[in-house]
Amino acid sequence: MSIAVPVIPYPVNLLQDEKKLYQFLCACQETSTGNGNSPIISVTQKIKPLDPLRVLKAIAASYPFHFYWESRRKDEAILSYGVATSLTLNATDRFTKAQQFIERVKRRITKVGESLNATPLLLCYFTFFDSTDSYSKVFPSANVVLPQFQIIKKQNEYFLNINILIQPEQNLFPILETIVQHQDFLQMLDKSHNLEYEKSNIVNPVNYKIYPSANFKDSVTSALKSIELNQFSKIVLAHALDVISRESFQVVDCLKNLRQRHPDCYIFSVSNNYGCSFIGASPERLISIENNQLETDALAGSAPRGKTPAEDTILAQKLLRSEKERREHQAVSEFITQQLLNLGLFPHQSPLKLLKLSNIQHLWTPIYAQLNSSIHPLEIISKLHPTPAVAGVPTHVACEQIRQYESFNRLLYAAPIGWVDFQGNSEFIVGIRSALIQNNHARLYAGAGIVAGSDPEKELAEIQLKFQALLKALL
Ligand SMILES: C=C(O[C@H]1C=CC=C(C(=O)O)[C@@H]1O)C(=O)O
Repeated sequence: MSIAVPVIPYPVNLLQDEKKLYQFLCACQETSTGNGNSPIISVTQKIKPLDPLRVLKAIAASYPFHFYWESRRKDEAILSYGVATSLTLNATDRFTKAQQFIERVKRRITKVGESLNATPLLLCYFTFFDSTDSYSKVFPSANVVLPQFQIIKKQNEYFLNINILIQPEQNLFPILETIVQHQDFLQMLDKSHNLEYEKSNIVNPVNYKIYPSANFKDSVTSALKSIELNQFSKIVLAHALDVISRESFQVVDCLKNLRQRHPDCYIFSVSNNYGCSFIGASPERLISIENNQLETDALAGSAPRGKTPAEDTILAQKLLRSEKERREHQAVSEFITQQLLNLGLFPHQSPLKLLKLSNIQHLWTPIYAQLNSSIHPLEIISKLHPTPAVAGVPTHVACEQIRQYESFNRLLYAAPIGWVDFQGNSEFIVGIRSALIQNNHARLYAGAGIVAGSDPEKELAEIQLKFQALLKALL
């Protein structure tokens, strides 16, 4: 849904002109009434090319909250840090509440400068289960953030977006100082380094211990019995691997590794006030909306990559021909298509193809639909999450069983992470191939779809392959 946000075509150099900026802030403050409805000024300007990961490295210690997102395929990256305003909640109607919050924020925003129509982006991340299923203080079940600072890379263009909440009676000088200091900081970064972030020469944490959680194969065997008894037809069982290192993990270095190793995935990181960062390299797009065109992926059914092109082709052909893998995949494409139909849309499926990643390949069906502008991205998310690529069929039975089998809280694993703008554009991924990092502790997650005909041994091999994606980036 797109509500027009007022745009003031203020001088493009507003951020460079302290006096004009101060006058502008004062003018905005005069309109501020408080009552939780203070105006928000959103200033965007073009900046020189700068690797957002380098900025993340520089700000990470000062800003507990950051959100990093990168798609090499689209040549896009977003780094957000600091909080202008946010919503965190634990509620069953979390997607609706998040949507309402976004609409309220939108009404309070005045945009300055016109260099990027899409800004500001609101960041949204949800836990896998809603609050009635599992409650966590670390990551509440819904989180929406309008960040204070945002660096956005769109192909060859780079933008800085600053969002300022103006309270009545507030002293505006500290705000002004923060903005000015930030400009200086970006300029200093610009002069002092290469364009791309280079990893620090920190010695890899070689001393580590791995503590796998409960026995995965036993869970698969037990789930297969329930499938035989027709209690459900598919379940996605996950496994957690705790890695304890002697040194703290370097989140930005891990992201750099993920970027290099998984160029076809979305690289992401979300941090919180508890010093936790949820990072990953996900191949799975939940939704992407651009100019009312919706794209979503059915991604399920896996095989390793071959060591030689010939072996790779054999594995790919085997995957494409496997009745069991296709059934596992079809559960996802059918679910997505049905949910989109339920929303009154007319989805169109591409023919089945393969998504070849550096260490694994998947069956992949892109699905498209034309949207009308009255449908909000979060309404679509609420209908799609969790797809049978991460839960099972039927959804509610599979989710109940997941809670029985898995001894850990999924938190953000396999959950929707993404952004929406104020023009109805949006992109969300599914937080798989991921790890939760806190100092020297990393919890890695990986899951596999179980259907009739699954082999516990092979499913274990599959999740071990998936763990490798993160393990190699961490160690
Ligand atoms: C649940 C995960 O992967 C899903 C996505 C692609 C292929 C999958 C599979 O073949 O089982 C899973 O459905 C995971 O990586 O943790």
